[in-house]
Amino acid sequence: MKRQDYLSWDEYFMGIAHLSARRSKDPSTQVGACIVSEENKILSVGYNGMPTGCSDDDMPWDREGDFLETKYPFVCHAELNAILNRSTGSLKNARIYVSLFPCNECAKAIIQSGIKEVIYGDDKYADTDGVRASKKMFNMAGVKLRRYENTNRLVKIEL
Ligand SMILES: O=c1ccn([C@H]2C[C@H](O)[C@@H](COP(=O)(O)O)O2)c(=O)[nH]1
Ligand SMILES: [Zn+2]
Repeated sequence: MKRQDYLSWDEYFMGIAHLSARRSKDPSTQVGACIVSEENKILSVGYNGMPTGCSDDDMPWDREGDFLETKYPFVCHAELNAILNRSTGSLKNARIYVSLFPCNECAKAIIQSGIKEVIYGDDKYADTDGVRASKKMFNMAGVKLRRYENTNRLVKIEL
């Protein structure tokens, strides 16, 4: 008889999004994303980090202060990285698993790339205008939104 406790597709892909987030150097919010085809094939992954060539050690990670002394104008978001990391082909009708609900800039990139479903974890910025704008655009563009249902399964990997 086959194993019964194997990971569901949702657990597998959201797990990969969370694992990707562990690469982030952001001290406050680590975000990971995993883009998957209609055939459940992984097309790309990404996490929030500084652009290529911009040293993690030299760039700021602060949240507050002079705008140019914070991370905000510089950090490349997980979803955008995942979209840009796709080596070939289109993302049409793909879905994206992301550990944090996408901001409005990522929402635009997701819509324009052809992704048709967003499965998200945390929605801690739901009360911001940015996320309200994201939801408005997703709804207008017909992108399905689904909150990931936590199964409370603990996955331990010894590295
Ligand atoms: O759609 C999104 C929104 C945010 N991020 C990243 C950008 C930053 O590195 C953090 C947010 O930092 P806070 O300290 O919580 O403001 O998350 C992202 O990757 N995707
Ligand atoms: Zn974003």
